[in-house]
Amino acid sequence: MLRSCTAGLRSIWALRGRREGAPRLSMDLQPARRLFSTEKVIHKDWALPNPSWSKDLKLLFDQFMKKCEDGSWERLPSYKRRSTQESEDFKTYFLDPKLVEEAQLFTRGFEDGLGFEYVIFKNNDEKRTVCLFQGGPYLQGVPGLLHGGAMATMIDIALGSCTGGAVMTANLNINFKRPVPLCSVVVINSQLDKLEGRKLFLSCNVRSVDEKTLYSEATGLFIKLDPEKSST
Ligand SMILES: CCCCC/C=C\C/C=C\C/C=C\C/C=C\CCCC(=O)SCCNC(=O)CCNC(=O)[C@H](O)C(C)(C)COP(=O)(O)OP(=O)(O)OC[C@H]1O[C@@H](n2cnc3c(N)ncnc32)[C@H](O)[C@@H]1OP(=O)(O)O
Repeated sequence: MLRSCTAGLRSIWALRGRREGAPRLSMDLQPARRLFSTEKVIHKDWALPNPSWSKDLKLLFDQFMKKCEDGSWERLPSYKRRSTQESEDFKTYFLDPKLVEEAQLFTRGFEDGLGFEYVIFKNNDEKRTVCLFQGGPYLQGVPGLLHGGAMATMIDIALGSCTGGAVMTANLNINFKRPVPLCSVVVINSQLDKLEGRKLFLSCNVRSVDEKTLYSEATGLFIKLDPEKSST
């Protein structure tokens, strides 16, 4: 399975004009500083197909884009930094608004295909989201498998995408049922189960594309930030 991951990366590198017969993957990884994109790509929408996306991911993406045509679903754009209302909401809770302006989402800090490749679709009426996620070779834990912490990160983001506004994760409970092969595509189905004052209770499951494998189940508690309280 790691071989297919490596093959995928080779084709990305080939597209970028890297020479054939490049050193083996483990020897060819770029220094960490090279992984972080420069200022000029900060406003790029990262939730769109790129050459690292597998056939499965592209296929599912196309299916969900079709569902968006009647307005029942929407694709959530994804930026490293936000200049949207969400950022404005967060600024209220931080003593130093610069912290929010300069904040960069770490899941978007990798070059295409190496880290978190994902797109989230939201159904507002049904208060649920579907996150399509392909974890790249830099997210490896046990050899050949996705690190559980990377899965937890995506679960956190997927659950958070069901909330809206300025919230923080207060509790995340994950049952890892089956290991996720590195570079495979998983589907995270999340929903808002209950809203109680400032508390949002959410749950999700993580499945394979063919839905036969249940990789994880999780619940989360998110708290709407209180404008009277400051987080820093
Ligand atoms: C954080 C990002 C900032 C920068 C963002 C930049 C740009 C923004 C743009 C876009 C944002 C989009 C996406 C964001 C990206 C990724 C998501 C990352 C999510 C995270 O990675 S986030 C980090 C991990 N997260 C924390 O670092 C939280 C630490 N924590 C706290 O900051 C406080 O703890 C807080 C705020 C959660 C609550 O504090 P608080 O003072 O407002 O509220 P309070 O304590 O009064 O609780 C109110 C009611 O919730 C109940 N309650 C609270 N906690 C509970 C628990 N654990 N279990 C059961 N019940 C709980 C109480 O029992 C009470 O219940 P009741 O009302 O019934 O009495």
